[in-house]
Amino acid sequence: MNTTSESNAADLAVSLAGVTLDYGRPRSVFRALESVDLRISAGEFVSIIGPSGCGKSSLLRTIAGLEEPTSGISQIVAAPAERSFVFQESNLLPWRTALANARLPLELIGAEKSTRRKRCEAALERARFASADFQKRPGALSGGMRMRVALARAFVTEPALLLLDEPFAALDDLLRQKLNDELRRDWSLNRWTGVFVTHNVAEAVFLSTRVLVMSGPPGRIVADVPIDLPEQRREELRTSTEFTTLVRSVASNLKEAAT
Ligand SMILES: Nc1ncnc2c1ncn2[C@@H]1O[C@H](COP(=O)(O)OP(=O)(O)OP(=O)(O)O)[C@@H](O)[C@H]1O
Repeated sequence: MNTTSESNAADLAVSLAGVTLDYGRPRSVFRALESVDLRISAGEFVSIIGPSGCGKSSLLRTIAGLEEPTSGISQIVAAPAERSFVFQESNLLPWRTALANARLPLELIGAEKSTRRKRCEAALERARFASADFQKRPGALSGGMRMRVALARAFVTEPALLLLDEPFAALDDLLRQKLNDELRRDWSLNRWTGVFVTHNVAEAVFLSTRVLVMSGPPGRIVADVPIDLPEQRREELRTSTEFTTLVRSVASNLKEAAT
């Protein structure tokens, strides 16, 4: 047997082969994904970009195991407890403090009570949420702070697979870039496998090891662009020629996908 394919198989985080996804079965069928083949290795950071309604969230939900393909094969190596989801809305429980919101996944998986507080505090710190605000409820937090709590809630179980659906779309540009910097740094340190849906080309390029461009519906992957940029992505990278060249290349693929 070929050793390269053996090690590739061992490193695989997600594999979709010939995946089709239909909604509304069996009466009115709407095809959201068609013939999707995708392999993501453990520790990659993959962004998905494409025109509105092309099927990005449907693909992300399939990768998360939240949608069962109508046909084809999906294989997700991380067990359900090792997967975390972050959405555009922070979806925090308004009656719980930041700390208690971040704790929720630990309660659901029945983690030891004695370690819960320590783990929540560590996750909130990892998401750069100020400790002075741990006891505040979502109503007293800004949009950026609420998103930090949502990130902490995702980090608290130390997931192997982190799925993010336009998490920073509602934030202003400066804060979005700051959270991009922090998320990329966290990925660099902890090497979870990341799958990130966005409409923002610069965000996709800055964060990722690879950008998938989709067209649709039905959703198909039409380009797979490797992002060969330095491991350390500092703010000044955004103005470099190598970065802007990649942004232009992804943008041109996106334009083609939208026509
Ligand atoms: N549960 C569902 N039942 C029926 N149709 C659905 C369902 N979810 C999504 N769709 C349809 O599938 C298509 C793809 O939706 P999806 O949300 O995956 O696209 P998207 O690329 O993420 O969109 P956007 O960029 O606007 O968020 C859309 O036409 C949408 O209306």
